[in-house]
Amino acid sequence: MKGASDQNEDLRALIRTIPDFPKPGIMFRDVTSLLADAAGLRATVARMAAPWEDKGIDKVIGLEARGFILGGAVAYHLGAGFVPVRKAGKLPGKVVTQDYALEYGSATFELHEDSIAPGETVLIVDDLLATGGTAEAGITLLERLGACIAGCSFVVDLPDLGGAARLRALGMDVHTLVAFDGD
Ligand SMILES: O=P(O)(O)OC[C@H]1O[C@H](OP(=O)(O)OP(=O)(O)O)[C@H](O)[C@@H]1O
Ligand SMILES: Nc1ncnc2[nH]cnc12
Repeated sequence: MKGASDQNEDLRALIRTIPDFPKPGIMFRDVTSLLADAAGLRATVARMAAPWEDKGIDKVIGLEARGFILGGAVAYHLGAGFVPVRKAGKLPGKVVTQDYALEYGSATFELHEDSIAPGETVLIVDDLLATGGTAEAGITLLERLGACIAGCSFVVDLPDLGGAARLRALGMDVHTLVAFDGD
């Protein structure tokens, strides 16, 4: 969503780039500098939540780990519940499980089986969209539980890695605030 990405230069200026982390060749877009800025954090949460205010979101789904920080705040802003999708072995109850690959590795996600009732409307939140592998794993888990996915909201989009196109091809409504080209 290039249009929206162009309107958030104040937020872009607060995101720092660290080359060659966690592997050589990766330009790491670090949102900790944005989260640490009081006005930046408040604006980020409000702008991430804005497109979904009238969409009847029951639960916000945060993708571990950075999606927990923004997902919790967006859930509070929308008056919705919060549900974590966690990396394997962290959730104590019965879970559904999905392996996935991302820009610099692979992992396994889990979601509590009883965290979403069939037909509940959910919003997926994470800090950054790169290949879309992480978000697609979250979508797969939510679909297995019968959730109605309203869409996905990210601060950062790396369009060259194709994540937004990949999620839109799955029929997802994807909202991002800041795009970084050249990744
Ligand atoms: O679109 P993708 O290529 O899948 O990459 C995006 C994911 O990568 C980062 O998480 P990471 O797995 O590094 O985990 P962390 O949040 O626990 O640091 C980021 O926070 C997204 O979740
Ligand atoms: N380039 C990047 N910067 C920060 N987080 C990421 N997750 C996947 N790719 C990333």
